[in-house]
Amino acid sequence: MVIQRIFRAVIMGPPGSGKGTVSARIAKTFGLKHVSSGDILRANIEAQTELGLLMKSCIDQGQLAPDDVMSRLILSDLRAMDRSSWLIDGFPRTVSQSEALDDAYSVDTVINLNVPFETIKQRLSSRWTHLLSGRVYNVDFNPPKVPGFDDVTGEPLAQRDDDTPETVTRRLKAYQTQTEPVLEYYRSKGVLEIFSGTETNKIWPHVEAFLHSKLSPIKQKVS
Ligand SMILES: Nc1nc2c(ncn2[C@@H]2O[C@H](COP(=O)(O)OP(=O)(O)O)[C@@H](O)[C@H]2O)c(=O)[nH]1
Ligand SMILES: Nc1ncnc2c1ncn2[C@@H]1O[C@H](COP(=O)(O)OP(=O)(O)O)[C@@H](O)[C@H]1O
Repeated sequence: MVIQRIFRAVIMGPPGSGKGTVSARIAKTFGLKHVSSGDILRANIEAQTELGLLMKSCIDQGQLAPDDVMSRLILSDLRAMDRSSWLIDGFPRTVSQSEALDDAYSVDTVINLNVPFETIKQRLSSRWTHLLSGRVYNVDFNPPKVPGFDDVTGEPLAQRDDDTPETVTRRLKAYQTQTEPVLEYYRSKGVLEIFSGTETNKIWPHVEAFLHSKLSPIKQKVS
C-alpha cells in the first residue's frame, strides 16, 4: 500500500512564466491535484455563470478579481478535496489571499518561477489554449499535433482575450504591485523555493529534483 502524507503546494510566477506547463508536469509525475484559478474563472466565463459574467471584464482588462470572491472560490474547491495532495496555480495573488489560505491550510512549499518579463511577452503572443481543460500550447515551444486543435479532444484552440500586448503589460504591472509582496510573505515563512531561467525545459529538472526530495513520484512505493 502506498502511504504518503498530504502535501500542499503553491506555484507562483508572473503571467506566462510557465505555471500551467510546469503544473501539468508536476501533476503527472507526482499525482498532485492541479487547481488553477485562471482555468476556474475561464470555465465560469465559458459556462456564462453569474460569477463568470461578473469577472470577465476585470480579467479582460488585466486586473485582478476581488480578493473575497477569489478566496471563497478557491477555498471551497480545496474543501472538496480535503484528503488529496494539491498544487494551486494562480492563487494566492495578493497578501490578503495568502492570509485567507493560511487561515485554512498550512502550505508545505511555494515554487516560484522567476522568468524575465521580456521572455514572457514573446511567449504570450503565441499561446493557444484549450479553454475547457486549460491545456496550453505554443506555436514555437509545444505546438499542437494539428494546428489550431487540442491534442486530446480535437476541439478548437483559442487565444485568450487577455493575451494582447497591452493587457499583458497591465497584468505584469498588477503582478509587480500586488503579487510580488506575496513572495516576501512566503519567504518569511521559510517555504519559498525560487527557480530562475528563460526555458521551462531547463527549469523543470530542478523543480522535479526538488519535489523528489519532498515526496515520491506516483506508482512508487514509499516506506
Ligand atoms: N518558447 C517557450 N514557450 C514556453 C516555454 N514554457 C512555456 N511556454 C509557453 O508559454 C506560454 C505560457 O505558459 P503557461 O504555462 O501558460 O504560463 P502561465 O501563464 O504561468 O500558466 C504557453 O503558450 C506555453 O506553451 C518555454 O520554455 N519556451
Ligand atoms: N488569485 C487571483 N486573484 C485575482 N484574480 C485572479 C486570480 N487568479 C486569476 N485571476 C484573474 O484571471 C486572470 C488569468 O489568470 P491566469 O490564467 O492565472 O493567468 P496568467 O497566465 O496571467 O498567470 C488574471 O489576470 C486575473 O484577472
